[in-house]
Amino acid sequence: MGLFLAQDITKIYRSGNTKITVLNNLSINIERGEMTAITGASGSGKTTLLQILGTLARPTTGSLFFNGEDLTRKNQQELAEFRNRSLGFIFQFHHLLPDFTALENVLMPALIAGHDRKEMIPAARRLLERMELNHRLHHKISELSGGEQQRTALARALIMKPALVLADEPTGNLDSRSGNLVFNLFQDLCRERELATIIVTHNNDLADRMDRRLTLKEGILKE
Ligand SMILES: Nc1ncnc2c1ncn2[C@@H]1O[C@H](COP(=O)(O)OP(=O)(O)OP(=O)(O)O)[C@@H](O)[C@H]1O
Repeated sequence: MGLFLAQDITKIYRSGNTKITVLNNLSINIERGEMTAITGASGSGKTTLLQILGTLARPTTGSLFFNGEDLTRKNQQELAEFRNRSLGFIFQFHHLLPDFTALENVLMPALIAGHDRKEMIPAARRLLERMELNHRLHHKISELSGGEQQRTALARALIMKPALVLADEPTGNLDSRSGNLVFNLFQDLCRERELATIIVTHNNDLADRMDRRLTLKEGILKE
């Protein structure tokens, strides 16, 4: 078993009398430091899968193991703590707080976990500097460009030193130059820290640069 294992995951949505099987006995094993891209047609279930892998939604059946620990046995409170400690999220709906500065946004997960603000500031600064945002530490999110916001979101996802980062179109609304910059910075950090990532993307160039590329089709993942 690797760092993270999702085993025999099924997800069935019920709407009225009809059932939609979106995930159908899907399994995926992620090793430490491994970078995986997941592609798939619109409606194939990528968002559903990412939410289940991130423990934000429960599968209809199946199990999730992180470092050998069964996540399906945890209650909501324990899962929230697990996510804060071990996972990083770069999701479109995980919004940055627009009225707070880049530095404050990056500090947020650490403050939620009960860390001392003063002690965490150097790590937050270092991450933002790595993201080439030294000159924007004290700017409000609302004053940053799309690419700068995205890099802030990356820094925020990494502040707790998670073992696994889940990303949904991390360069989705950026032009290709800015998207490449964001992705390069992210990939360098992942390699350095042996950080595993699962990225859902429609971007073939990006998917090809990952260690492994999977396609979600008919409820299962194919190499
Ligand atoms: N809460 C829900 N109730 C019922 N059906 C749902 C629900 N959420 C998603 N679905 C259906 O499940 C399927 C997969 O949706 P999902 O959003 O996971 O796909 P996706 O691959 O992320 O699509 P896209 O690339 O268009 O964002 C779709 O057919 C969708 O209509």
